[in-house]
Order: sequence, then C-alpha cells, then structure tokens
Amino acid sequence: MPLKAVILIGGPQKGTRFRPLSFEVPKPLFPVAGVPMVQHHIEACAKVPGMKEILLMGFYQPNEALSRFLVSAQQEFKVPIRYLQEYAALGTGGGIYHFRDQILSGGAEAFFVLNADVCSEFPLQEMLEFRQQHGDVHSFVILGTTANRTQALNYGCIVANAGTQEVQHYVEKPSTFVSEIINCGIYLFTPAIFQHIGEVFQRNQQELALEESSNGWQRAEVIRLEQDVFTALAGSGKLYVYKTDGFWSQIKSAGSAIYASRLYLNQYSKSHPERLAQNKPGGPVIRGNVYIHPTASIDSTAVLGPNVSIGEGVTVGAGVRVRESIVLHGASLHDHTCVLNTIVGWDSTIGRWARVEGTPSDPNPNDPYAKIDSETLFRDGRLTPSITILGCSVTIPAEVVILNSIVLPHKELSRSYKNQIIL
Ligand SMILES: Nc1nc2c(ncn2[C@@H]2O[C@H](COP(=O)(O)OP(=O)(O)O[C@H]3O[C@H](CO)[C@@H](O)[C@H](O)[C@@H]3O)[C@@H](O)[C@H]2O)c(=O)[nH]1
Repeated sequence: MPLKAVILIGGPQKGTRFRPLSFEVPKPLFPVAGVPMVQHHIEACAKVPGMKEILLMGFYQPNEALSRFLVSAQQEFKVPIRYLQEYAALGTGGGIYHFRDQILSGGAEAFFVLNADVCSEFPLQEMLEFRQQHGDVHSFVILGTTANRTQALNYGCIVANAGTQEVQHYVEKPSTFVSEIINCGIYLFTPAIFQHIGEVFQRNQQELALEESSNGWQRAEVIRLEQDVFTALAGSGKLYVYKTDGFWSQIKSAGSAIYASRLYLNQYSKSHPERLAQNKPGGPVIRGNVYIHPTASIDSTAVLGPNVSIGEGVTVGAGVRVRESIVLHGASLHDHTCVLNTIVGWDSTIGRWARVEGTPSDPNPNDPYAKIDSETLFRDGRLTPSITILGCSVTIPAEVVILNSIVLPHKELSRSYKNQIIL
C-alpha cells in the first residue's frame, strides 16, 4: 500500500523552553542519543513497507543545516524526504490541509502524521495492523499511552470504547480529569481526513467573512487537529486509539532531551548496538549506555555514563567524569572536569577541575505511568532547579562550580554560579 509520512516540526518561536539551545540549531535537529531528534522519526517511517515519501512540515525558513540534514537522511534511508514550508504557523491541522495535494500525490492511500517533539518506539506497523483488525480500513488511528491522573491534564485525553477502542470523547488538555489515556501525537490517516479538516476550514471562513478583516482567508487556514478535528470526530465511528506500552516521552524542555536520550540509548542495545560505546583496553571507562561520535577524542582515564552522548569532534581530557549529559559538537572538557545532568553547547570549553552540574527532572521512578514534567523555568519568581545548560561557545574557567544554571551563548564566565540564568 503506498504510504506517506508528515513530520510536524513547528517553527522558530515555538520551543522557547529549549533556549538557549534553539538559538543555534532548529529544535527538530537537536541531537538526541547522537542523532538529530527527527532522524528517529524518519528512520521509523522509512522502515514501514510502502513508504513513498517523508515530508517535514513547518514554518522555519529553510536553512543550510536543514537542507544538509535532508540530503544526508535521504541517502541514508533511501526514501525521498522534502521540507514543506508553511507561510505562517497554520497549526497542527492547517499545514497538512494546505499541502494536501502534495501529501496525496503518487496515490498515497494512507499517511502518518507525527509530532516532531516526541520520542517513541514509533509502532507504525502495529498501527497499520491494528486498523486492519479493528474498525474498518478507512478509520483514523491515534497512538495513545497511559499517563497518571494529574499529568494527563497536560495532554490530549482520550476516552475509548473498551472493546472496540473507538474514540468516544477527545478533550485537549482538559482542566479536570477526563482519561488516563493520552494522545502521543502520532496518527494514521486516510485521505478522507481532509474532508473533515475542510469542513473546519469552511466554517472558519464563513465566521471570518462576517468580521471585517483583510486576512480572513489566512486565518481560516489555521486549524488545530486536536481541538477542531478530533473532538468533532469522537463518537462518529471513524476515530480509534491504538494503545502502546512502548516508551514514549515529549521533548519540550532541554531536560526532557536528556531523558529522551536515555530512552533511545536504551533502545539502541536492540536496534543499533553499533552506536553504543564499549569498554575496550586503552579506552575510557564506559558505564551503561553511552554514545560517542567516531571523531571525538576521549582520554583513556575518563569515565563516561550512564546516559551520555558525545558529539562530533569533542575532546575529553584525563580523569573527566560525565554522567546523564549531552555534549555537543566541538566542545572541550579539560582534565578532571565533572559534568552531571548538563547539556554542554557547541564549541564550549570547560576548564580543568571545574564541576558543572544540574538537577534532573526525571519522571517519578515509582510510578510506571509518570511522564517527565516540562515545567516552566520559574516558580514563585525563582528559577526552578533543573539541568544545567551551557549555550554555544561558552567558556567555563578552571576550578569553578556551575550549578543548576543556564548560560547564554558566547559567555566567558570568571567565577562560580548557582541557580542563575547568566545573560
Ligand atoms: N508544521 C507545523 N507544526 C506545528 C505547528 N504548531 C505546532 N506544530 C508542531 O506540532 C507538534 C505539537 O505541538 P503543540 O501544538 O505545541 O502541541 P503540544 O502541546 O505538544 O500537544 C500535542 O502533543 C501532545 C503529545 O506530545 C498531545 O498529547 C497533544 O494532544 C497535542 O497533540 C509539535 O511537534 C510542533 O512542532 C504549526 O503551526 N505548523
């Protein structure tokens, strides 16, 4: 069956919780477990038999980093990959409606839509099989997972028929409890979805025609898949939920990128064992799952892991300790530095014996359904302790301690800092 996939990558003003990291590279290209965030999506889509094309859709200005990524991903996964740029943020449903002809070109009978800012096992084949078995082949499928009662409120909530899994109610980010089954932001649609989105478009247009406004047509094109389409489809016999027990997490904040890295590194032991560093004579000590880019230079007395990703051209000196961290390309960790729960930005330097440490925001390990909280930066007017982030080209002097801080790009620090945003 000819299939396509659309990955919703959003645009620049979103992803503010990702600052200062999103200054340098669009968030969808931020490396998670050693590869750009959306490469995990692309790899999963490319594996599905019949996948004809993968479309990245967003309102980023196409830039060199994005184009280079698309070219290399096409070669690696042997499937056409294109970027479709929205002229403005059209919402999660507006973009796919605007570009519907491109999505359906070549006779696609069904297509996946995936939010870029999630990490998952992407059980796409299972979603196809589920649709085959339940409902009819014309139905739409949402990937769902279980959350705890409080955290569910931060997601789209789904009430489904226990037998058929047909969606009966859909409420986006409800203010009171609706269901523990949440929307993972991964969907399987048929071309018929465009009739439903089209109805919303027409209604928007009629409503806006009554207002005096010159950009009415443009605003009618802004459509939210969740509130505008799913809520209306619930109970109509067309929308189903396929529940997964596989790993899944949102990637909203920088802290959740470290958590997502851990989930993907874990998966590598099955899917990409070659990407996991091994303990070798004369090599650094590896604890748990660690990714090291082949061009990185690591001293044999360094101790790395668990959950560490080391980028291209990074140098790690003698006696360095790194745990639960992402070190981006070109960074340099001088002898005996200690880096914990931190993202070290591109080309940053940490002086010898310095300690750079953050506080993890991991989900409660005693609750199997807990998700990571991508909380706001401030609570009660204070910076909440979270992972430490060094923007690109930051210089940390020798022998200082940087704790729970966010350092903006190109800063040269001269002393220790604790719980601060360093502008
Ligand atoms: N192309 C494009 N993409 C967009 C736009 N707006 C958002 N996106 C992309 O769509 C995805 C969803 O983003 P949000 O609109 O910020 O929603 P959310 O708070 O992440 O919630 C959504 O995802 C949850 C799962 O992670 C769901 O639980 C929830 O129901 C909803 O679908 C992200 O990958 C984002 O980049 C847009 O105008 N255009």
